[in-house]
Amino acid sequence: MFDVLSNTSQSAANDEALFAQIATDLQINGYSINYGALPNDLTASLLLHLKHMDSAKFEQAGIGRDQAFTRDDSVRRDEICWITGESDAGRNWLDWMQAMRIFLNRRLFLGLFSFESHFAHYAKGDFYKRHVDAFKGDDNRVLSVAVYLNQDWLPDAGGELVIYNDDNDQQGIKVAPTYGTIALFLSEEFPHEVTVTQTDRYSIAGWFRVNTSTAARVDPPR
Ligand SMILES: O=C(O)CCC(=O)C(=O)O
Ligand SMILES: [Fe+2]
Repeated sequence: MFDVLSNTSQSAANDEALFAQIATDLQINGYSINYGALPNDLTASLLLHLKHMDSAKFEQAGIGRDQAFTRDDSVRRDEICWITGESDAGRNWLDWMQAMRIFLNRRLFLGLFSFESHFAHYAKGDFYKRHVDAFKGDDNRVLSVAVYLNQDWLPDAGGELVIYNDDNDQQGIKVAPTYGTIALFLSEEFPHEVTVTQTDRYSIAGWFRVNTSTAARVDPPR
């Protein structure tokens, strides 16, 4: 006896399987790397949207938040555009990440409260030096996400995400930014970098956050 699953329930089942794999990886290792695992229709629509986006919407990326915000092209060279959900592709992405957020909260009790993300473009020669996305006790970014939109990525093109296990690790785990790949890691735990890319590199970087609002200060969206 075979169950005939409709397209939607099949893709919901695929999503659940991926989210479960991510939850298990995070629990065991604190990071999760999934080559080509993003749903095909989602990856395709994000790439199409990116290709048609006005390049003027991209701004040079900075480091730090609020008052500590600076731009320093010796540290990072990418251009970014925040995803607001105005486009269908952006909306579908945020909906999908919302489903992941709810799943991870149920499975791991992480208390993830919100999600923010931006497209990033690294042109030839661009990089992002080794850094952490959140400092212990200082920030409310809990889980970092990177998704890659590069078709036909060549092994010698550089532009790898390197995730280090701790401050002393010099070797790291290398992730090639290939089409549909999704990598996640705990924001406070893993220093990481993007090595110099030899060609245009397109990605989404995102962060799940916990809520740090108080009566005196409302948590800003980013
Ligand atoms: O694009 C990547 O692989 C990671 C980017 C990153 O580390 C960041 O934007 O904080
Ligand atoms: Fe980062």
